[in-house]
Amino acid sequence: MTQTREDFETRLRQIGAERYHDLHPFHDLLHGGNCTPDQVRAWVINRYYYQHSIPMKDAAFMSRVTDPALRRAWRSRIEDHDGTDDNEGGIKRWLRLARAVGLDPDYVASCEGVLPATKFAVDAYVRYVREKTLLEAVSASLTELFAPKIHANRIQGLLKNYAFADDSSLSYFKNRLKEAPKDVAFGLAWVLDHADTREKQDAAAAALTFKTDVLWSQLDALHSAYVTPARIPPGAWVPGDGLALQKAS
Ligand SMILES: O=C(O)c1cc(C(=O)O)c2c(n1)C(=O)C(=O)c1cc(C(=O)O)[nH]c1-2
Repeated sequence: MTQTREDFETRLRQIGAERYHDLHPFHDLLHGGNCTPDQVRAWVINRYYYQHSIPMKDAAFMSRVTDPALRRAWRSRIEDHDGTDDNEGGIKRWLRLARAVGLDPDYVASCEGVLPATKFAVDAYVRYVREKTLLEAVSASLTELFAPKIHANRIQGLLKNYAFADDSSLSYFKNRLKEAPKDVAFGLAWVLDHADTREKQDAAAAALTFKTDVLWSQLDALHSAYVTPARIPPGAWVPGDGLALQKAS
């Protein structure tokens, strides 16, 4: 039976409550001040791969949308990351964080040293959005419903525990606190409006679950590679590589 709008929204929020990556132990280490500088660097390098793929994912989405009103509502997501004449954009802000933790931003932007499992997970998300229905693609973006809480926790935890953290290095997260709510309000309303059969509701819930897996897998990969006993896969970043100082000398 088709769920009521309210029950369906509760079901989506429950997926976040049970599966969102705020529950991952790597985030406890990071936000609690228990990551070494190299573990923070590994997170910054790998998470950059997610950041830089998001606008490509959104462009893939928009290329399939026939409704100009939906494209119009969606396109600010690309600008939020890539920037505009008067907004430097999320990718540049992330590279500011990279510099603050001692990495060469050009190294980070090269995506060299990104863990294989990070690539597999993130590329799977881009492919998912390219190939599945628009409803599934929008539903997958709804993990952002749960992101403001983790961004606020992260700002607080990093400021408290790490010397590199300040308004400039954390500006990425401060901006997301402003940007994400409008995206997610639109996305949630769109999914609630368009998932008008039980079959579509199930597909939307499965898409959101898939996305929680994409996020969780990235942190599993990071934890396995860089938290003791560290098992860095061949070709992935090794502490000491890609440091800002190496370039200057
Ligand atoms: O730090 C985080 O935990 C986190 C999570 C997510 C998410 O839930 O997918 C996004 C972001 N940040 C983020 O900054 C962002 O721009 C973003 C875009 C999207 C998306 O799927 O379109 N998710 C996320």
